Amino acid sequence: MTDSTAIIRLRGLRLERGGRVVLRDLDLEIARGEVVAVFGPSGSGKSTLLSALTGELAPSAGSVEVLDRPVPAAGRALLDLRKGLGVLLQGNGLLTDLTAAENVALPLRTHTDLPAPVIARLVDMKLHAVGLRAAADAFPRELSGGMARRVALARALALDPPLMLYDEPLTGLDPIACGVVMSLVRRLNDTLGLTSVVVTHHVHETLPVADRAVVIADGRLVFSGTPAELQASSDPLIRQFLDGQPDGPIPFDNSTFAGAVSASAQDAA
Ligand SMILES: Nc1ncnc2c1ncn2[C@@H]1O[C@H](COP(=O)(O)OP(=O)(O)OP(=O)(O)O)[C@@H](O)[C@H]1O
Repeated sequence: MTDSTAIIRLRGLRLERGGRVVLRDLDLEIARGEVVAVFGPSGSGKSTLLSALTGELAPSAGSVEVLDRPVPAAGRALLDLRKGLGVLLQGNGLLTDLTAAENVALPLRTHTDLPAPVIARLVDMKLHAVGLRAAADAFPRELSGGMARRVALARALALDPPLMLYDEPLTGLDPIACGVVMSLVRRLNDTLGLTSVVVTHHVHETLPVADRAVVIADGRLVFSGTPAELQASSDPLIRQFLDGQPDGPIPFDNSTFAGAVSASAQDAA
């Protein structure tokens, strides 16, 4: 269920990487409770957008508010904000010499003073939430790709963050595991009262569980609407992306993206 108060507010956002403008003039609000899918061609700036939400990348113009406050540039305030963010990055980032349970316990051991039995109980609950209680003592190498991704998800949930950020959560998974992970994303969002932002190329696996889709291309936000509206769009840029056509408004070589012009060239324009 969504509530209309925004948990993420981006206004006039401009993000640069290596002196090039990746995204510009971006206005976007994400309401509490939403599952929002962020699509866009490779190199369009999806991960860069997530970096602005986590405070890894400061905007060169505009503002980023997350969890009711501007994202701090650094220091204690930024660390505090990050405790409210559950982040599942590309790949699992699981430590190979720790068991599934020890991986999930890691953020609790690092960021809380909770006694060991309480941590053990919380870890058990998080593994239960992703359907992997039985795998608590398994090492990452003993898990399938989908199971490892779910352990990483349990770890991202360890500190009960209200906002989950997923960067390509389905990379490398087979179609069945993709379905399992995406339905888990939706179920956890609803049962734990979260908000979820899912950056992905997997349009067809993600749309069924999303409340809203946004598309970035050409250095800007080109679409925001329901999955049904996205699929009904006749915008040539959206169609090219959805239908995977090699020819169209999105250049095959993304280094020629209008959004990736040099910052100084854009300022001069
Ligand atoms: N650390 C960096 N330094 C310089 N340029 C970067 C850096 N990270 C990303 N870029 C550039 O910024 C642009 C956006 O990259 P980003 O990774 O955000 O795109 P993406 O949409 O997430 O791509 P993909 O779908 O392939 O993961 C690309 O042109 C990329 O080459």
